[in-house]
Amino acid sequence: MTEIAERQLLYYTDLPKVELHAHLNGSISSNTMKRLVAKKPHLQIQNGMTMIDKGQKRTLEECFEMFRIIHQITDTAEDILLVTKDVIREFAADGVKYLELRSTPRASPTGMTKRMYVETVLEGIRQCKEEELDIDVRFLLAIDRRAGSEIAKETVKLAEDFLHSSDGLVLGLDLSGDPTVGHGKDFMEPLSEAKRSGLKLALHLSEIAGQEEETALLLNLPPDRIGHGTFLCNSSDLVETVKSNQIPLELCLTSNIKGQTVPSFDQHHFGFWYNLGHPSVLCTDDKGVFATDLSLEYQLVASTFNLTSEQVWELSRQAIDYIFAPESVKSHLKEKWTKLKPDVFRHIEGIPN
Ligand SMILES: CC(C)=CCNc1ncnc2c1ncn2[C@@H]1O[C@H](COP(=O)(O)O)[C@@H](O)[C@H]1O
Ligand SMILES: [Zn+2]
Repeated sequence: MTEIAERQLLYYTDLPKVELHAHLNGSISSNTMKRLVAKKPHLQIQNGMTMIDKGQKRTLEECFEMFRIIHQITDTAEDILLVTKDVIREFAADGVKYLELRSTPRASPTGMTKRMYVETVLEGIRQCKEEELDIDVRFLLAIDRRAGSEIAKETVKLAEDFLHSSDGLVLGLDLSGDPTVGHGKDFMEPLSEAKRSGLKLALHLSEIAGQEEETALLLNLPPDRIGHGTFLCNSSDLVETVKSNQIPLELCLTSNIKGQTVPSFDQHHFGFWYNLGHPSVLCTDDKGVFATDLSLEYQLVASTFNLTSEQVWELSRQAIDYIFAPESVKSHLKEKWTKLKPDVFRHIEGIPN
């Protein structure tokens, strides 16, 4: 690597970042995965079954099959604790200062209940706090659309309980899972109830084409943030609604390329929304499965869309406005960004943009 490339890399790693769209079980690094797999030889897991390497792509169906396999590997409370702590440490090492993790509460035959699952993730977050890592971590409970409305109602109840008993760690809900399964209308009632209780909503919307009706319905809630929104641009009505409500988008480039919902980086909808000046946040989605990290996502966006270092800085700083934690946390993060700026820019001093 040339000296300039090395200094640019340091700029992206040291760039303070906010990560708002990270699924816990999709974020397990290959290092952690190796340790887990070694404990479960009977599953006969190979590398390619849990991760999509550089240059490779999979169908959406194949990606969701990977999550089924990963869930077999993380089926005890002990695994969930280990995974939570490793994922947090890795985000911290990548310069993430504020992280909203999300995960689907999962019961397993090993005796773990959904409540225990959530408690274990929160315990992992608390243990990391004691390590004094420079990262503020919060949690969103995920509703899996494949599991239907009854389970969704249970998840909302669980989230409501934790909203009041987790010292501000639990902030809201995510709606995710295979977008080809189920219909958004089944989730309107539980999601409306969640909103009334004060839970924030981050919903995967229009991740695949042809979901205009479902998206229009869910936008009536309205959600506090949108995951992907890949095919929103196909409908001027949807774009208008998202714009007029100023709903921030969580954009995950590598995920969309490797999952083949977007054909190439330069055709990613980041360009469309960025040109509109619409609130957008770069995220990883599943850094383990897609073999990426947030620094790399920023670098990819900068090189694909020709952003200057100052524009990259603004992109990461503006993300603070879209976090679910209260205003006091936002002010604190903004101060941190201001303090760090000279040191981060020192890496690229004298390098033309
Ligand atoms: C297939 C593909 C391109 C994936 C990226 N886009 C996604 N779209 C919808 N749900 C997702 C996606 N990535 C992860 N998830 C959800 O997150 C779960 C894994 O994390 P966890 O067990 O909730 O901790 C998956 O089972 C799925 O419900
Ligand atoms: Zn996602």
